[in-house]
Amino acid sequence: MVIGKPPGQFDWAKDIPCKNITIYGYCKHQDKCAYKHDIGVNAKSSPAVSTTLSTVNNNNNNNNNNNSSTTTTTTSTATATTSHQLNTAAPTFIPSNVSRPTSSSTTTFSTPSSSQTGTLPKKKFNFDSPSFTPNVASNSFNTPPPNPKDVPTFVPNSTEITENNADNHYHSDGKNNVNSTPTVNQVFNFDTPSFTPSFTPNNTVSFANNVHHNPDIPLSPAISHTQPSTTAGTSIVNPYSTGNGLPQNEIFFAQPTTAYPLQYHLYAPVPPPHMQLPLQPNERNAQSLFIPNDLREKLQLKNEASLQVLPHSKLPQLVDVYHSLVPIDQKYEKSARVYGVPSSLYKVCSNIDGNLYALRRLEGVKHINESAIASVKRWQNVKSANVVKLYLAFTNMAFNDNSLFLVYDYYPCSSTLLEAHFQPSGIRKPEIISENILWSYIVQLTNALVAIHEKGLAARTIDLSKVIITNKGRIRLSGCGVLDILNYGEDKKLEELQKIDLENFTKLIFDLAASSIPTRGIDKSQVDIVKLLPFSDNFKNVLIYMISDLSNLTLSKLQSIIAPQIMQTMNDLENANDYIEGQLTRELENSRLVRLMIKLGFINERPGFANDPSWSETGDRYPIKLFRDYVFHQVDENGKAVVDLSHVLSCLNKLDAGIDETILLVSPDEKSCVIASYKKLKEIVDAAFRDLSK
Ligand SMILES: Nc1ncnc2c1ncn2[C@@H]1O[C@H](COP(=O)(O)OP(=O)(O)OP(=O)(O)O)[C@@H](O)[C@H]1O
Repeated sequence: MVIGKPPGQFDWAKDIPCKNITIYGYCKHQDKCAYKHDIGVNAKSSPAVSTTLSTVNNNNNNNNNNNSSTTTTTTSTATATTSHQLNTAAPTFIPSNVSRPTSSSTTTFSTPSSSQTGTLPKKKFNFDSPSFTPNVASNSFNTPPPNPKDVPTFVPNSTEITENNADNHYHSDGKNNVNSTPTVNQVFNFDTPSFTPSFTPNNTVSFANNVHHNPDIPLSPAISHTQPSTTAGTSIVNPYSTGNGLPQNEIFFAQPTTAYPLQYHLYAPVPPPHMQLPLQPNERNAQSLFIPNDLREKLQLKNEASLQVLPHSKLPQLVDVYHSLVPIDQKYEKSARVYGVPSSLYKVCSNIDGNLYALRRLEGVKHINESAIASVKRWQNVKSANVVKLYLAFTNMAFNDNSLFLVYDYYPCSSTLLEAHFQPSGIRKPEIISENILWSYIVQLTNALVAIHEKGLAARTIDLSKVIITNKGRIRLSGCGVLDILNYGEDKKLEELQKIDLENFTKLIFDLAASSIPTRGIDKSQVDIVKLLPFSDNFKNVLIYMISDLSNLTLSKLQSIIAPQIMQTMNDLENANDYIEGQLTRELENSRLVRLMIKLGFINERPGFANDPSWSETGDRYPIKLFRDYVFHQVDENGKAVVDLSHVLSCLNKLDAGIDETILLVSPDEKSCVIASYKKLKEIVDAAFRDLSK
């Protein structure tokens, strides 16, 4: 704009139409601006500007649609000519004959007919004005909204799975599942090293723009994992050779692998509190948009543990239908202390459903009774949040001996109470026991025992090494059912066994509580030791009651004594649940945005499109290019890249939602601009992707 200059100096500009009029429909400096403002109604009267309106005539719907949502305006600042025709030097629309998947979505481009251009009303491209209604007679990109049936789901090529039909075998309790990611034989392979999202946002993001407060448009973070997800899911040809008892081409559920260790440096650590920038109430930093680092790290470690494989291990390739054995016990010791025979535990992948399980092996077990094995069926009815589910038991010679195997739910990265509270591991010290933790353990173990006893069973393995911590403060009884098989037929009554459960339970709580003080060398009774504990009288009284009245102790009595603590534990669990749900909500849209970005990645900058007219400045795909620039390549007035995470998230969310909001997309050279609605952009992106995946 040339403003307030002495007459004569800017005469050269008087025939050049003002860009403000072209773009916004008005020029607020019209009085002073030297450029031409009487641009006229149509292109004929504005020879210096060739305004080419891209129009799309729908083959199926040739009547003009006034709901234009994309208008391409190509402005040419070429020297003025006196031609009263459309400027032939200006870029013209090349009819795009790109075929569409369905006739309903077929679109062709044509230049506006002279009658159309002759009757074009004066354009009012005031984008900010609420009355903005792109009012060309024939709309750009006025393809009808695609039939929902035609909208392709994002399906990786050449796979047997689609997102919709992939078997999703989720364990009801949210434990690891291996059934929904692409596998090695898929073209679109997340396991490839190239799939390592490394976006590490740590800029402060200002929320000055009110779009971020639109509750309809969830602001969603985009990336959360360094690792591929934990799942397999398609059947693939057995990668193992024969020798496992199965024919070579036996179909397998592949065990996903982690060829690459976790890369923590892909994420910027949260700065220490004294280095954090103070934020205004309307501001957010990148950390607040994503899953908290500690939670993310914990989940990633679990994923990593789930994905771990031992490629050259000497373990059997297959034990019954379970393959990819990885020993879980870090100590690699086989102790016979609890079961009387050496036992070991392996993470395995099932060939039946692709899920991960914990397979317990008991060595050298001879003469297993069929009905003993069948007895574990009753354990399948025990449904408790504090008992590791037992699925089945079987004997197998895969280890070249008579071993008994039991299949349990797998909880990655769990540790036993013994490991957590008594045994240091590496730099980790044993966790100091507190009264709150003890109450929580009492409540959870009571819950486990109630569920087991109700089904006419006894836990029989309440031991510090057989209670596992699967999450912070969450414990589960593991290893149940083994002694039911090994000691099958012994003449102990159920009541007796259940009584022993209560004794072991009391002993376990006492051992944990006593670990809070040095008891070595103290020659005192259990009750005396309890009195020395640094806990409340309430806790000590309950523990003394359990110890001294063991013969009369029942679960229902215990439940009534610890009722207030049950409420407290329930409250804590609800809070934990709320927290996790909050995080889940925050991350909810992640996969949606990742898919969208992948789609855009597929579409944008394909070398094969270099000479494709539909990607040229007048092509129907051009807005995608401009949109990419609008989202990712913005620069400030000094030409410096604008790295604004909230802008990116907001734009991608709007695109994915396909809302009606319009945006002005300007090419980097500022010669072309497009006013497009997100809705229309979404259609164009979908169409481009559809063409690509045909
Ligand atoms: N269902 C499970 N899922 C995942 N990990 C488990 C499961 N059950 C136990 N673990 C883990 O496996 C490891 C070995 O467990 P195991 O029951 O063999 O105990 P242990 O410490 O080896 O005791 P012992 O050998 O004396 O019986 C422990 O770290 C435990 O946390």
